[in-house]
Amino acid sequence: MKIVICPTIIKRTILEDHHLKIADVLQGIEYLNIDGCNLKEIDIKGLSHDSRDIEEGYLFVAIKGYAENGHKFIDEAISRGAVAVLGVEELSNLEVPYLQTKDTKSALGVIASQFYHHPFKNKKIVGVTGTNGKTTTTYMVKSIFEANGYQTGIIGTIQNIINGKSLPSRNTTPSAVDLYKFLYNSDDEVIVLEVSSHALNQSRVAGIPFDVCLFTNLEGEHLDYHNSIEEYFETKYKLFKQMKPDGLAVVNFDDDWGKKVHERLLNEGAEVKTVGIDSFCDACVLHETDQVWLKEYEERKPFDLMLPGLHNQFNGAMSLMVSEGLGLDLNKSLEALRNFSNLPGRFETVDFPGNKVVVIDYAHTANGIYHCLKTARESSANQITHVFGFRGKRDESKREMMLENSRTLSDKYVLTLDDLNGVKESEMKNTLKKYVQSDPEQKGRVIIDRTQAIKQAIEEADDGSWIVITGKGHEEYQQTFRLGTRSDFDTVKYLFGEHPIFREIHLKK
Ligand SMILES: CC(=O)N[C@H]1[C@@H](OP(=O)(O)OP(=O)(O)OC[C@H]2O[C@@H](n3ccc(=O)[nH]c3=O)[C@H](O)[C@@H]2O)O[C@H](CO)[C@@H](O)[C@@H]1O[C@H](C)C(=O)N[C@@H](C)C(=O)N[C@H](CCC(=O)O)C(=O)O
Ligand SMILES: Nc1ncnc2c1ncn2[C@@H]1O[C@H](COP(=O)(O)OP(=O)(O)OP(=O)(O)O)[C@@H](O)[C@H]1O
Repeated sequence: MKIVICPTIIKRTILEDHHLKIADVLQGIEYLNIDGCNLKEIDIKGLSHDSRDIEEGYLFVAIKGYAENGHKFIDEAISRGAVAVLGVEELSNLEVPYLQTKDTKSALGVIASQFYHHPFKNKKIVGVTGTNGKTTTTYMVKSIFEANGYQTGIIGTIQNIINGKSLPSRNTTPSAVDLYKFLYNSDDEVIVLEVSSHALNQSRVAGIPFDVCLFTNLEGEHLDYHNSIEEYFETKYKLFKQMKPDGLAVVNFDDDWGKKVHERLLNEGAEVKTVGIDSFCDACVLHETDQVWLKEYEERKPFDLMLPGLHNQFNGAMSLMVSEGLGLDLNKSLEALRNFSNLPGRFETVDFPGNKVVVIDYAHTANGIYHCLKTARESSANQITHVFGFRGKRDESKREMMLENSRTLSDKYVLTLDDLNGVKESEMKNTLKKYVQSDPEQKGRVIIDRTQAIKQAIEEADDGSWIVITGKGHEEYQQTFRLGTRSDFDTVKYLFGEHPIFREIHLKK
């Protein structure tokens, strides 16, 4: 079933003195009114689950989180002006009315939706989930909608773009309150949203009815947070439970978990489009010839993506299936993909003297590293030095496979610091040394300072070699390193020296 997009932009006047009766905001939520207050008399001017964001007249929603118990901050919230508190614990005698419910995480979405007048109503909402490729795919989908004449916003890892304006991003998917606020302030006709598993687990997208849902792929990641890959998958699958009954799903059929999503959705009678390398998929990726075979047209179309690599062809084909499913103009959509230039920290290449090529890429999973290094090889790299590290206090189960892929696809590797997240530098150094020592091929070494590792890797590489730096991509460093630079891009620019000009940094096919 095709989804027709209504091209009318609904302009909303943002009400300066936006406020609602608390009883109206809490509609549909089961709660105990501990103090028996008349909730029809209490106005709320805003809401937050974070005491630090509470202002005069706000409702504070206390959440038991991953690291903290929000109920600890009730007094602070009241002192900042909260006029009521919603929580899960049994509490009494607060200075303001206290309402007790069973689950404040999912209640927050419902409340925010009501407070901001269900701001998704006049928009098409596209959600992208999966381990890798969410950011790239969301930007590709955005460019397709724009090429077809729709004002499109984006909410994701790098930034949020609302009404064409870039706003900083704290998380891949914002909290429910921030998300609804973004939607409320947005005049965009389409919003493309990156949906992380953390967000799905914490009900950050609760209450959003998705018109289109994409599943890019799944591999072992965030298993410090989810107990098993099965649990991680079930969390990701929650996105599809929020898809509208007449919604469209696009699934990577080359991925075993994608096949599972496909099977479940078919059983539920949903419309699903598949992407893969098999000819029976709706979009079949023909990597060798840089084409895509479209089942509906029984025709091969040239892809001509500026972004290199099989993984980006998959991201492109997934985005194209959104266009197909919604009945957008295929030629305009293909053109949008052809013109799509790279994103910060996604296979960004810099040409150095001596025909050396430096790549900065956000790959931080085994599969991401595989695709990144494979792409470098396919782009004529004869010798590859791979510089990377492991994040502290994050899923350790993926490290061995990340190393294995590096060993297989690079000629040598340098292990260095990634974010420590509170792990001692000396402890991480020992961990990295152990990995290097246990390498039977002895292809690796440790240079703990990231900027020094990049410097040495570039200086010591033979002419014509590639130096591939993965893990941090567009992100700023958490630690301070010897060169004093703030990101891999900064470091590479600094090392380039004489001409630290952006035009020296360009994409390679
Ligand atoms: C582990 C995790 O996902 N944490 C996220 C989660 O916080 P939480 O529920 O654990 O909050 P908490 O720190 O335990 O605090 C509990 C409650 O007390 C409140 N509080 C806390 C302190 C205070 O002074 N006052 C106060 O009111 C908090 O606002 C919260 O409501 O909910 C918050 C609001 O949505 C997020 O900002 C926060 O992201 C932290 C910063 C984080 O690092 N998250 C990462 C792991 C994350 O979520 N990443 C995914 C993407 C991963 C990927 O795709 O690679 C993401 O979607 O961003
Ligand atoms: N479809 C894909 N399959 C495998 N790896 C991919 C794919 N797309 C991108 N990658 C790799 O993953 C890295 C991150 O890509 P991207 O930012 O698009 O993914 P993401 O899912 O948004 O990541 P994150 O959730 O960590 O923000 C890229 O730099 C690339 O190395």
